[in-house]
Amino acid sequence: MSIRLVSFENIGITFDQRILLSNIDMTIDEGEIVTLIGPNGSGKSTLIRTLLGLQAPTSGKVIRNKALRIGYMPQKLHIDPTLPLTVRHFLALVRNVNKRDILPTLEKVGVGYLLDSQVHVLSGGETQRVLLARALLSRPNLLVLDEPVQGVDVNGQVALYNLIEDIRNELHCAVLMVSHDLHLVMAKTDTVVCINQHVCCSGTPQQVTGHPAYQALFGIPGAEESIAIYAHQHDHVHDKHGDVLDADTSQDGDHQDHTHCSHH
Ligand SMILES: Nc1ncnc2c1ncn2[C@@H]1O[C@H](COP(=O)(O)OP(=O)(O)OP(=O)(O)O)[C@@H](O)[C@H]1O
Repeated sequence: MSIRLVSFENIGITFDQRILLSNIDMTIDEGEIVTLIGPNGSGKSTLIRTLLGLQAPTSGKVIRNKALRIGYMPQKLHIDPTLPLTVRHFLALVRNVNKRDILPTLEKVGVGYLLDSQVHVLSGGETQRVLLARALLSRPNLLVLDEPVQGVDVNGQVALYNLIEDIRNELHCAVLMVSHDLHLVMAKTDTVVCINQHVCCSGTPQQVTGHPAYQALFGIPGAEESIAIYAHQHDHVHDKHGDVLDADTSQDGDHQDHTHCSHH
């Protein structure tokens, strides 16, 4: 049986009385690839920040295995473009890094040739691979990737997802990633969790793509409009704080979700 690395238990996050996340239950097991999907502003990055300990939940808790080692790849690299910094020196900043690992790790992600390049001249795809190398240098058993294929063309995206799967197979680490590229990522994922402030549906890619909540958010797979639709359409009821209620317990001020409900 696989070892549980992380459990999110009933996570809720509220800012200034605005509910960003509610009742999030989710687990990540050793070696598992979990993909978080959801519309813009649905709380994906907030959930990741909670896992990283950068955001305290308002309610619920995150249970981390004592052996958990996270390698985090952020959405973007924020480095002052006027600052001279080579990839080698950038990666040498990783805490407790063994400098001898830097070149082999860059080679593992296919960009060994960038060792002495300046970080600010890298292409989108090269930047993502260097960030992936940085995440791997902390020898993680959980890789956390926030939109890993951002700024990468379609061929590059397929290559990057293949690489992530190869890394999982080689290192047996779990992967939690945020993605908007549903069609490409589906084949590389064990579990998909679709969130829109709460968990709309979760399961294998096949289970999730067949789920009405997924289809309402992203369209029916294979349909022409399947990527473009981000309107939220399902039939549950929220109270005025955003919590989901049974239809028969709703009161004044609650609202019925409908097409284009953005949960704001
Ligand atoms: N520290 C904060 N204070 C107040 N609101 C916040 C804070 N962090 C995030 N939010 C809000 O929470 C909501 C969810 O943001 P989040 O970045 O988690 O969404 P996301 O699903 O990752 O979106 P995207 O796909 O656009 O990256 C947004 O409306 C955002 O403005």
